[in-house]
Amino acid sequence: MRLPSTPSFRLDGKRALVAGASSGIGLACATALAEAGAEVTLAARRKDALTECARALANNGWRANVLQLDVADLGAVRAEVEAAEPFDILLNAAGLARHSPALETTPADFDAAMAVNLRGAYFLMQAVARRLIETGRPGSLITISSQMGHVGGQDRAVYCATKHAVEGMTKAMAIEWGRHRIRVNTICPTFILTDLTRPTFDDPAKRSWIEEKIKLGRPGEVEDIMGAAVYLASDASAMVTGSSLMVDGGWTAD
Ligand SMILES: NC(=O)C1=CN([C@@H]2O[C@H](COP(=O)(O)OP(=O)(O)OC[C@H]3O[C@@H](n4cnc5c(N)ncnc54)[C@H](OP(=O)(O)O)[C@@H]3O)[C@@H](O)[C@H]2O)C=CC1
Ligand SMILES: O=C(CO)[C@@H](O)[C@H](O)[C@@H](O)C(=O)O
Repeated sequence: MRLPSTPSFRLDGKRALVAGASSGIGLACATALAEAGAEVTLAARRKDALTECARALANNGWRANVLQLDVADLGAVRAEVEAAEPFDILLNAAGLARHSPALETTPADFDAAMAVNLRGAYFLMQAVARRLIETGRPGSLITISSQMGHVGGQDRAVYCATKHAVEGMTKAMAIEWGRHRIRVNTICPTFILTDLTRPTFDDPAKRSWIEEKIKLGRPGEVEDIMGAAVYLASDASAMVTGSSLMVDGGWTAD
């Protein structure tokens, strides 16, 4: 009897662009993709931080390059992606969060969140997908969205708007690019301990709220996202597109 063979989680020979790789979830995902065999290009604005991250990956024998890039700068996004060899994998973790009650949101804060979380995510995917389609290669595009792309959050109307929009565009792009063998998915984390969430976790009331809402009873850590990144990047998820992979400890289960 011939048993089915488990599809590979390995990424040998693949090139991955990881945006927002200078810290937090992006760095964790870049590490996971590199450990799985991909050559990773670490992109973000802070070049020194990226260089340090790339050195740490190289010290483990993994392949990493650095690309200083502001994802809100569409000209730069297009130029850099067009100039590079096509990326088989895009993992976009570039993001920001400036929270305020909806009655107090300023246009500047609204525009800043849209420029990075939404517009940046959109045009990065467009640029990477164009190169893949030009060269006839399959690909996997992954955005770090959020559980807040599926539910609301107190004082987080703008952030929720960007993440709900990311969920919508992911589905639409999956429909358009499936015939080119390009898969488009999101990972939707719960609250993960990073620089972004430090102010939230430093507030005891908010920390209690988080621990109560997460059914598994603990905040997330960046390591919790790494398996999801490798799964969605690899052939293990070959039939998965237009999906949101909830890594939320059960936050959205009720
Ligand atoms: N932490 C959490 O609880 C959760 C986070 N998320 C999402 O995960 C993503 C990563 O967040 P997290 O790791 O927590 O936060 P961090 O602040 O640690 O990481 C944010 C990353 O985005 C990069 N970045 C920000 N602005 C830009 C820009 N204009 N161009 C390029 N890179 C940029 C930063 O690098 P640099 O400053 O060098 O440019 C950094 O690498 C975000 O999209 C966030 O919304 C989702 C759910 C939960
Ligand atoms: O998406 C998130 C949690 O699901 C986080 O990024 C938070 O919203 C974060 O921005 C915070 O509130 O501290």
